[in-house]
Amino acid sequence: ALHRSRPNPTRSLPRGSLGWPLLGETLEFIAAAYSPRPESFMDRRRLLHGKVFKSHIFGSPTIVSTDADFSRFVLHSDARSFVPSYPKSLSELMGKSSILLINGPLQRRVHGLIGGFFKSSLLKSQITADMHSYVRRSMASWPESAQPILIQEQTKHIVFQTLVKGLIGLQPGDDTTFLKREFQQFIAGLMSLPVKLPGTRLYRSLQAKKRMSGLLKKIIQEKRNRNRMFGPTVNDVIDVLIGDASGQLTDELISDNMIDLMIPAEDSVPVLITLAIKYLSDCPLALHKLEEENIRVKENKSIKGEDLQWDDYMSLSFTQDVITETLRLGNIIGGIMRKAVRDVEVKGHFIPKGWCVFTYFRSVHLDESIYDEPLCFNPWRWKEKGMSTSNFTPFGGGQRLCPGLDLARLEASIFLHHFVTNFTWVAEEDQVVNFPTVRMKRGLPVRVTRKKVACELQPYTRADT
Ligand code: HEM
Repeated sequence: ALHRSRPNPTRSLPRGSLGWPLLGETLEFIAAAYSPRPESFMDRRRLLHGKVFKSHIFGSPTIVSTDADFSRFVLHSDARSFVPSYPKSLSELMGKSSILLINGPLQRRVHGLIGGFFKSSLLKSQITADMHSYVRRSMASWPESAQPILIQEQTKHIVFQTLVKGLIGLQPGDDTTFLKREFQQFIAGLMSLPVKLPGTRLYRSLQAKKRMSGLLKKIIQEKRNRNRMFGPTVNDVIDVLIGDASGQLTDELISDNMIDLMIPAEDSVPVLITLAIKYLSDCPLALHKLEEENIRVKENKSIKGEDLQWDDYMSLSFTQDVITETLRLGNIIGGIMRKAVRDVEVKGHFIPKGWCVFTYFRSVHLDESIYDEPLCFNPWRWKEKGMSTSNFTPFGGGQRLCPGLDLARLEASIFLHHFVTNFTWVAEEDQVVNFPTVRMKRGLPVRVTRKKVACELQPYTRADT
């Protein structure tokens, strides 16, 4: 009894300040988040209190982790200890059955089905071919020099088409255009005030989701009918989910999840590509090396009369290093929020039930004791460094590790390949904004010139022969 009544030295909260009543340290956090160095909020507290500290942000007492092992432990714990935590407006919009919110066996089932499909050879060859054609079509319409194109918009358009094809099976056309328009309405409310009355932002977003859901349910019904008549076929994620025999995946759950699945993908992949192009514009040496690698493989392939396949893209080692370095430096998802559903102890720190934990990857990715000159874009550093450590987690980790991570890499590689082999370009001045989401302030305007070598975008004309 004597032993139990003694305060347990390992059960102490991390050091830190909870700030003002109600507001906590939210204003300081947001001020830093809007600046070019969002991690300055963490840096200051890290110096004072250590890599794991307590704070109070967005209405909740929160333990902020800039410690890779601590974060790893949290992300690898299951729903008995931690569950995802999103701002209220976001959870309203996603609904109760969203993959981003559900826990336990159903989350593992949906995650497994989606992840499995994204790894299948069918998806790989199909999505590579689809993306090729969308990229070519878009690039063929680009104006030369006089008028800049906005990389962020162009990539958004292409990535959305690819996503809708992979998830739902729709070719570009009226339905895709409809979904894109409604999806824009939908995400506009993700960071809004949690008030659902008619006329509010959140209300309009929910209406847009309803309209998307209507179309998706119709598509699901058509697919179910097709399967009944001709037997099951699997071409997209909806096909995978309606093929699940458990009976748990209702039309409602599937259609909602198709929309929620677009949230982590729709914005982050275009931003990844746009940031890569920004960093390459500022680093001619890396651009040159990337061009060389891509021109070489393009020539090899065209001698054989073949297009590049998924595996060809993934084995372009310098291109992959450019993408890895962009993920490290860009921190498209800076961190992940979890909520403790019971008292938990991690690495000697006590986390009370109901508190949030913010695993902040950005501080790890920019830590100078882990990465030399961390603010410098240096794809070469990955030649020796392994990626599979808890010091590199752009796609999260554990149970909810992003199932789209290879797809994101593929899409970035395809765009970069076609971009650098077909064009020279000059990027206009622009800057990275980090809050509420990472993006380029002006959308990265770029003036392009078509290369004068033979390429698929510029077939030989009579004058050439
Ligand atoms: C550069 C691009 C991307 C980045 C940086 C990224 C990042 C992440 C991160 C950090 C998570 C973990 C969230 C958590 O633990 O709560 C996640 C989850 C997820 N991502 Fe991605 N993602 C990207 C692209 C994609 C793509 C292309 C897809 C495919 C459509 C996708 C689908 C998902 C899904 C479904 C989850 C939730 C998994 C679950 O909770 O079980 N992501 N992503």
